[in-house]
Formats: sequence, C-alpha cells, structure tokens
Amino acid sequence: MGELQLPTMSSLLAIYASLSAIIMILRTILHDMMPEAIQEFITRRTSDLVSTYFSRDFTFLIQDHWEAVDNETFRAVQAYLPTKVGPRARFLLLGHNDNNNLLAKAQPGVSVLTKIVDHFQGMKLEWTLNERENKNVYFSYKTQCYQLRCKRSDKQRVTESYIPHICQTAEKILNRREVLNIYTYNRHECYWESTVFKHSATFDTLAMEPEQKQGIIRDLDLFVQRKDYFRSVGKAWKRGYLLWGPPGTGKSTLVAAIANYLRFHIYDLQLQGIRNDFELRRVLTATTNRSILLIEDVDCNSESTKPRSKDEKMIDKNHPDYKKRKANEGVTLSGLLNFIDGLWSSCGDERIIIFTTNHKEKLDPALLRPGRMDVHIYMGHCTVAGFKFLAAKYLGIQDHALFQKIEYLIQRIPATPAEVAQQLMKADDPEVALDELVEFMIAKAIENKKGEGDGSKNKSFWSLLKNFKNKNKTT
Ligand SMILES: Nc1ncnc2c1ncn2[C@@H]1O[C@H](COP(=O)(O)OP(=O)(O)OP(=O)(O)O)[C@@H](O)[C@H]1O
Repeated sequence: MGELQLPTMSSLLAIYASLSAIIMILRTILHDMMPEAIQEFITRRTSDLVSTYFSRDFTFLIQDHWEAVDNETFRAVQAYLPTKVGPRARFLLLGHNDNNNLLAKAQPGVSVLTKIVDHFQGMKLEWTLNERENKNVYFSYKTQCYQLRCKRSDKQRVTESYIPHICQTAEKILNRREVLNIYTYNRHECYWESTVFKHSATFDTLAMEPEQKQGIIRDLDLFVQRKDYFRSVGKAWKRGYLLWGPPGTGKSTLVAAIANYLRFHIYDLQLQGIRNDFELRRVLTATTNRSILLIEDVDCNSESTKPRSKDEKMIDKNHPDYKKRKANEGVTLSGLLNFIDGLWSSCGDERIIIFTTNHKEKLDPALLRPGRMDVHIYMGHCTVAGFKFLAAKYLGIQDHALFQKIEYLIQRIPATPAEVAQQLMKADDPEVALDELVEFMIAKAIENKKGEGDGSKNKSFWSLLKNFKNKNKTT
C-alpha cells in the first residue's frame, strides 16, 4: 500500500492559478464572442430558475395591452394605485391634460419604477410600473407593465379577491367623471389620444323645438336606466342616433350637450383615417364603456357609407393587386354595420353611436334601415321658438318691439341657429343686436332672390322687406 501523498501548498496554488486563468479566458471568450442578447437570455434564465426554486414570492404582470386591445385590468390598476400612495412615498406623479385651464386640479399618477405597497386582507402587495421601448419597421413605441409581487401562498387570493376589489374601486373612481375627455385616433401610433373635453353646451343652451328636446332627454334617460332590460331582450346596451340637417344647425352642439348630460367621454372617429375593417374593429374595441362614438359628416367620411354602385359586383377578385388593395381599401359598409348591429356590436356596454350628416340622401339605405340608427333627429333652420330662445340666452330679453318683424322674417327666410346666434352676439345692447339681425335677414333674402333668378313671385313680401329695410336705416 503506497502512502497517501498530500498535495503541497505550492502545487495547490499552481492549480488554483491555472483554474482562475482558464475561467478568466472562458469568460472573456464568452463575453467577446457571444452576442449580448444571448448573454442576457442566459443570465435571465439562470436568475429565473434560481428564483422559481428558491423564492417564496410570486409576480403577476399586467401589461397595457391584452390581445391587441387596451387591457382593462391595466386601466383599473392605473386608476386604483394612486389612491394607495402612502405618506412615506418619495415620488408621486402629478398632472392634468386640460390645456384650457392651468388651474385645473392635478391628478395623481404612479411614475415608472416607483414601488407602492398595498395591504389587503392581511396580504402585503408590492407594485411597480415598468416601461419598455419597442420598435417595429415604421416607428418605436413604449409599452408599460405593472408588476405585482405577493407571497406565493397568496396567489389565489390575489386573483379571486384582490384584483376584483381593484376593479370595483376603479369603476367607482372612473364613473365619477369629474373630467370628460374627447379622444381622436392617432393612426400612426395606433392609440386614442385624449384631451379634456370642455364644451359649455347643455340642453339649456340648445335652441330646439321644446318637444323635440324633451323627447331626446327622455330617450337618453331611458337608455341609461335600462341595463337589465337590454340584457333581458338579448340586445347590446347601445343606442344609435343619426343627426342630420344643414351646416350650422347645432348637430355638434347637440353631441356636446348629450356628452355633458350623461357625463360620457367622446371618441371622435374619422373613418377615412382607418385602413380596413380589421383596423376599425381594433380601434372600436379600444373604446371604453359609457362613451359616445361620434362619426361626423358620415356622408363624406368613407366610401362605405355611400350607396353602393352596381359595378361593385364586377370587381375581379382574382387580380394580383386585389389583396393589396383590400388591405387599404378603407372601411366597408358591412364592417361598419357589423359594429352597429352585428356580432361586434355586443362589445362593450352603455355606448352611444352618433352619426352626423348634412346629406342624409347620400347615405346607403342599409345604414338608415329601421333598427340600425335608433333615433333620427332632424336639425333644421331656426324657428320662431328657436329665435326667442337664442334672444333670451344671448341678450337676456323675452320680448322687444323688433320681435314681430324678426319673427316674420324667420318664418320666410331660412337661417341657421348659428347665423342668428352670430348676429345676436354682435352687441350687448339688444336694440343694436336685433337691428343687426334684421339687416342680416334682409341681405340673406336678397342673396337668395339672386340665386333663384326671379324673385317677383311674392310682390307683397318684397315691398314689406323694402319697408323694413328703410325703417331700419332711419332708426
Ligand atoms: N340649435 C342651436 N342652439 C344653440 N346654438 C347653436 C345651435 N345651432 C348652432 N348653434 C351655434 O352655432 C355654432 C355652430 O353649430 P354646430 O357646429 O353645432 O353646427 P353643425 O350643425 O354641427 O354644423 P356642421 O354640419 O357644419 O358641422 C355653435 O357653436 C353654436 O354656438
């Protein structure tokens, strides 16, 4: 039996030195030769494996998008978390997007990488917001993700109790709607851009026949109260309005009045900015509940809303360019109708869709069929009641010596509420403002007469008008 030879100190040191040198060389080779992405991947995987086996924590990730649309859970967390910023927090994001009011109340928000600790039913929950820069062929964009860390043993309670609690709290916060937003779709960055909606129009400032106005208010009230009714009859909780009439008769003003009355946000959609039906679906599913989808001037907006031509059937679908064209063909009528009353219409609750047009006759009949747009509202020229309403609003008067003259003119010369309002705003003195209106109406009648060629049809009307004009000059 040979004697066990223990290595000497110097040989141990030599082995250690050569091992260190080999590791150093290997590390340098790996570092220099292996692409950074692979190195990162290996490091991440190793730390993931270590944390999976040894950590007692669990992490939930809540990204801003879910299956290509906005993630509602993310939105709920976004509303909820600022309420949980504790007294010891070192950062709080503050701001508002009301570009008309510097003094508007700043809203709290959670900044990227700030850690927020929440406690719920004995659980400790740690939140952080992370941001990542992404790039595609055309542009770069940011995505955000909330990270929620809890104990592994609390995982089930978080999904079953804590997340529903967040959603309920967020719903209450969001439903307060202290501020209304108007959204426009940014097609380059594929998201709805918002700005504060501050329009002073209400049903009290809108000149309209009183019965028509009351009818609309009743319809809106009924709509918001009928959640269960819509469910029981198997219909989507939606209401469609078509507002039509000449320019300046108050269609946009009525939309603003409806938004203010219901406290609904407005999504203002330009159909011609949408590439195809697929994009339309994506854009519309990214809108929130309790909102108005507004498609203004729908007759000019897209080919889809115009009556279909007979040649359409003759398109060669086998042509090589057909698919390419299809991808950018714009919104089709069936795509739009599908959203109004097809299967897609059941996405979302408490939605109002409003189309406005100056030319109802130019719309495809399919869009006007009963049941498609629930209510058709004609916004017409100014009536006597409309004029009296505007005089009371703009000049604060119920009656005046010039009223009779103006009523006579209003009944015979078509003028829009926008035109009447513009004249009434010209002076604070009712006498001067009403005189301006008489002048304007006479000038309009003369203009119309020129257009018609022969105005001698109604001689007594013209002699009365001459009389009005002369009297107006002497006063
Ligand atoms: N019925 C109305 N009551 C009160 N004000 C009105 C009414 N109609 C128009 N106005 C006034 O005229 C302006 C223009 O009206 P508005 O933009 O609502 O008309 P519109 O019908 O939407 O026009 P367009 O078809 O060109 O979009 C408004 O800012 C408002 O002050």
